[in-house]
Amino acid sequence: MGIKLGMPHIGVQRPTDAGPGLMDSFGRKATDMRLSLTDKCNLRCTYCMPAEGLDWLQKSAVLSREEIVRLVRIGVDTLGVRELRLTGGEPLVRADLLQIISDIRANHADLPISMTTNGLGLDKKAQALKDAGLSRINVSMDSLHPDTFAQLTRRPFLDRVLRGIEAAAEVGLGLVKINAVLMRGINDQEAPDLLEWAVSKGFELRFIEQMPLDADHGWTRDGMITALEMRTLLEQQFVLTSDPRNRDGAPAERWEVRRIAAPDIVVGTVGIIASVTEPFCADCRRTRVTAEGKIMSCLFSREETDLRDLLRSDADDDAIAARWQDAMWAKPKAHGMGHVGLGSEDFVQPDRSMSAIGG
Ligand SMILES: Nc1nc2c(ncn2[C@@H]2O[C@H](COP(=O)(O)OP(=O)(O)OP(=O)(O)O)[C@@H](O)[C@H]2O)c(=O)[nH]1
Ligand SMILES: C[S@@+](CC[C@H](N)C(=O)[O-])C[C@H]1O[C@@H](n2cnc3c(N)ncnc32)[C@H](O)[C@@H]1O
Ligand code: SF4
Ligand code: SF4
Repeated sequence: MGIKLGMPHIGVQRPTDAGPGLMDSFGRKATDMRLSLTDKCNLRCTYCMPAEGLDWLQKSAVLSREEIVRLVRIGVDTLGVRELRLTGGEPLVRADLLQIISDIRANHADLPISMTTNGLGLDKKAQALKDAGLSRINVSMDSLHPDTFAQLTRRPFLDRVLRGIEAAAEVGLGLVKINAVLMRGINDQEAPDLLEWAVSKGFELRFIEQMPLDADHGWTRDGMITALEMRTLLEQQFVLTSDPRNRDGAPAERWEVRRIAAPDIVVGTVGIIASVTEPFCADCRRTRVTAEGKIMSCLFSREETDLRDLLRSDADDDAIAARWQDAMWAKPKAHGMGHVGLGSEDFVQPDRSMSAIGG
């Protein structure tokens, strides 16, 4: 069955009375399905991809539209999936993206379907994505300075990303969220300006702690910008107070934003995603499917479970659902291990980069 690559929790058998849905042995239930549509990408963000790119999967290795639509149907109808996120790699490079979304939408009228993208080409596709049934979009953009953007992504495409963001907002693709990974000495000092831009445009900006998921293995615990540092940087220009809304399992801790000059007016919300220093694994609700159809129960799992071979055999939906449940039962407690601690002595960085897992 699954490919076993070593690490804790291997051999944890799902008991017969585990119940329905994607339960794990720590009592968490995955209802948020994150599906990678491709491992390919047209940027080379330093915290994710090497400059030369990666060895892309063969087309035949990647799940087809029909296989994806079937897996989502099994997830939603049988296993209690309540929301779907399309990611990658870069999902917009997938030629049949619109058809995938409209097929899923045809099966699931009320399913929230969101997508995380780098925004390249979004200006031309935003309306069609909305028409196909996409509910919401998150766009990654780490800097408003062309040179800094190009340094971080190794491509000079800031203008195109900005056009994509504007188009998403214009066609009404929900509340547009912007993701920015802060990198020391590169874009960290820009944090307040990025927030000023986002609140003035009505976007929800989220600052993300860099995780050890880069193909170059360049991450260090001391080098990354922590959530505490992020808040300190923002407090040069803003007052942040905890957002009273329920976090509801979300990676982002939200803060209400007021300008120091007008402290009575809430001008927006900012999220901080502190996967390293303030982890949220205890309330994790995610199940991941890689572009080639492997279940990763955790972003940092060293264990992967193949569903593609079942999808390409005469296995019925129940057999696929059962293997998916088995994989999720063995989900590690946190950060791919028995405890939280990215960068701790016993932490082992996954072989795959964020782009190859599906961020
Ligand atoms: N540790 C950890 N970090 C995650 C996980 N999922 C997402 N992240 C981080 O959160 C960032 C934002 O993820 P998005 O794809 O925008 O989605 P989201 O924040 O879950 O979604 P919404 O707020 O519902 O739009 C990613 O870039 C990751 O850095 C996860 O399962 N574990
Ligand atoms: C892997 S990308 C895939 C989707 C799309 N290409 C994009 O960039 O939005 C998803 C998210 O992962 C984030 N990401 C990539 N590598 C990361 C890392 N090492 N640490 C934290 N977040 C990372 C990106 O900033 C992006 O917001
Ligand atoms: S973060 Fe997204 S855009 Fe950047 S290299 Fe990774 S997959 Fe591509
Ligand atoms: S590191 Fe693993 S357990 Fe923790 S939130 Fe991410 S996917 Fe969930």
